[in-house]
Amino acid sequence: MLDSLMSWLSSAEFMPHGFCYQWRSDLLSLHVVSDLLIVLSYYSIPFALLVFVRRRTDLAYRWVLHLFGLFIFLCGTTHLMSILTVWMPAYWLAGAIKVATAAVSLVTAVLIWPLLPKLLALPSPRQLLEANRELAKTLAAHEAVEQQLRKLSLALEYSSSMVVITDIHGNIEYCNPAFCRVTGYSAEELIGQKPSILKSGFTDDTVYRDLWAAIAGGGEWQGELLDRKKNGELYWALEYIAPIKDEQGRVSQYVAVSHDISELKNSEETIKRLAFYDPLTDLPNRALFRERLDQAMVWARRESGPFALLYLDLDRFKNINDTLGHMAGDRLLVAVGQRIRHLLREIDTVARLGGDEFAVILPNVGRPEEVGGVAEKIVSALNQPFQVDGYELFVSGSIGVAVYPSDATDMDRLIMLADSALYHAKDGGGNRFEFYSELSNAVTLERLALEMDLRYALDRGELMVYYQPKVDLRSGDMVGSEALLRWRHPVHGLVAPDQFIPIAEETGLIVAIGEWVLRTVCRQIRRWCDQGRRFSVAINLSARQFRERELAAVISAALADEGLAPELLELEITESIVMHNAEQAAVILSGLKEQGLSVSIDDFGTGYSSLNYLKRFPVDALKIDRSFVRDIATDNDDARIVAAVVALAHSLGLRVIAEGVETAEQGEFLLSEGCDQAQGYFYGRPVPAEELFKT
Ligand SMILES: Nc1nc2c(ncn2[C@@H]2O[C@@H]3COP(=O)(O)O[C@H]4[C@@H](O)[C@H](n5cnc6c(=O)[nH]c(N)nc65)O[C@@H]4COP(=O)(O)O[C@H]3[C@H]2O)c(=O)[nH]1
Repeated sequence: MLDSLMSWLSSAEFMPHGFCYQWRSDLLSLHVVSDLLIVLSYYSIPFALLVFVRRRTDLAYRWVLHLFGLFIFLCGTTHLMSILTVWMPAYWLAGAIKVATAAVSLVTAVLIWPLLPKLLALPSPRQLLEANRELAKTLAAHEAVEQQLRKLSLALEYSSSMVVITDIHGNIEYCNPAFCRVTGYSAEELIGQKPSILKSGFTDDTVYRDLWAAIAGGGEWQGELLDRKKNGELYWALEYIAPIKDEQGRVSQYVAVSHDISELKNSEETIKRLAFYDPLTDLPNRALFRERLDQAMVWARRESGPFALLYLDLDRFKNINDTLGHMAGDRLLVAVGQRIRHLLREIDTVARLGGDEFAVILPNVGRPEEVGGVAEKIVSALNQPFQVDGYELFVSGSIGVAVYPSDATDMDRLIMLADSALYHAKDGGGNRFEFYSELSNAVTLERLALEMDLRYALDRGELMVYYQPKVDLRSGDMVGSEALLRWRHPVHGLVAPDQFIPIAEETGLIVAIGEWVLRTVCRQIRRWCDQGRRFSVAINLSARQFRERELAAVISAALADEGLAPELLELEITESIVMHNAEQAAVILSGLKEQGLSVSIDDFGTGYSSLNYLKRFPVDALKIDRSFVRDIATDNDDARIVAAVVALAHSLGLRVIAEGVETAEQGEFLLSEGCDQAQGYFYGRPVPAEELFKT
């Protein structure tokens, strides 16, 4: 078969134009077979590449291999053509066929080129370049994102905000250093734990319920949690918790950003305390008191249970302030507040309204006996001595009680009624409690009206000074007089000093009124001196005036303005004023004495006098109170007291003046006991200046 093929190939039939090269039949078969094998291997390479290339993902690489495959394919074809030329009758024909084959291959390659991407299911080189550019862009973007992420993670690491990321079950996956710093836990201790590790137990459960309800529904939550650190310390965290969602919109994690707001909370608390609590006693202040009163009214209405309002005021607290100073006064108020607070139930409110004013709300105590019992308890507790600055202070308090709703259903009216009852309790001497009553209200209102009128009395010229003579008991001559204040009220007529001096004292008006009396008296002494009547006039000093720092200066200015010698003015100070703080009184009295003024102790015998102090007081005279003088003729005790006081005063080198002498008998007794001077209706009533010499 092969032999016949070979012979046919070598026949002139097949190769009519002769051999291209030296034909040797043995070689021919060898050449053809080996060339065919080479062509076969040429063609097998592109196909092998096709299979191999499909597995590669790198597009450019695939392209290169495809081109290489194509090249090999063309080489194979060219080689195949060159085998065929063996049988070409002439060289030129063989060359022409080769050129044509190469041209056809080239044209085929050029034609196949644009189709190649489709045939090979590959992007075109342009697309490849485009894709490459896109890839470069993506890489750049990726790099930017990475940079951004690096920055973000740095920001998280250095952030002062606490950041925690948990999985959907709440297991901590990440926490930043700030979180570890504040909580005291290390990241290792926290990862895998639940944030509930920080629960303090003080945050209401409803807060956590709200939190989970919000975030489980894909929403956000913001709020405050009181958490506990590793060392047990509590801290306030302002939390913002939000879900992190994946591409499908499913919640994959939660992120919590929080801040430690403990300091803010503390200052908030401080501000709140300042707004609602009295900084001195730490008791509710007036604002909180009104709020509590409002609440008490709401509860009382709802449960129809009455409650009591107690208004409390310390008796003569001003004296303590004036004598021991404000610091001691403040400490006393703190002690008073504590004492009242300890007496009462948790549900009762004790508030300090200002100064020495306290208020108590007693819910659910409707029966008057019950309320009275509590008020009594407070009054007696205040009677126990207070230890302040090394002093043992004895104070007392007065309480006014009004009951809701029987006395009033309106807050302001209820307060007014309790206040009015308090006035009544004080009016009755203090150290007691009073329930509100119509009567006490009327008295209070009258007193309030008087207080208002007194404020204008000076400006309206309603005040006057009356003078009462003082006589020498031995000669019967007028040796001096006492200036006594009078108020001619436009409606009530002449108002007695006992009625308005305490009001003036309480309101502080006494300072202005006292100065007016001083100047009026000095002017009058000047007038009398000018008329050739030279005698001293005594003026009364109230406690408040006596403690006025400017007292000595005010007196010397008044004397200087009228050109008067100081011995023409005498000062009368009650025994209780000087004895209240004897040490301080001694200093003040010495100052007045140095100015050349004479001082007498008024109402002697009515208070408690320390004879030891009396000896040291630079005073000139003692005035025996009229309560002893009244009965000297009939009451042996009074007679003995007066005799003893006269003897005592003389032994101390003091002058003695008896007050309230109404009869000749009293005058004679006093004279017989050696009393120096006397004053009373028997010798002359207090009268206006121009009438003093008519009697
Ligand atoms: N029953 C009776 N009473 C007599 C008799 N003789 C005088 N009196 C009254 O006894 C009081 C004496 O004044 P006081 O003890 O200093 O007591 C004074 C004094 O403490 C105070 N006071 C009066 N004027 C002033 C003042 O200008 N300043 C201050 N701070 N207190 C004054 O008011 C108090 C009362 O003053 P008045 O009502 O004027 O009462 C005066 C006087 O009118 C008498 O024979 N029988």
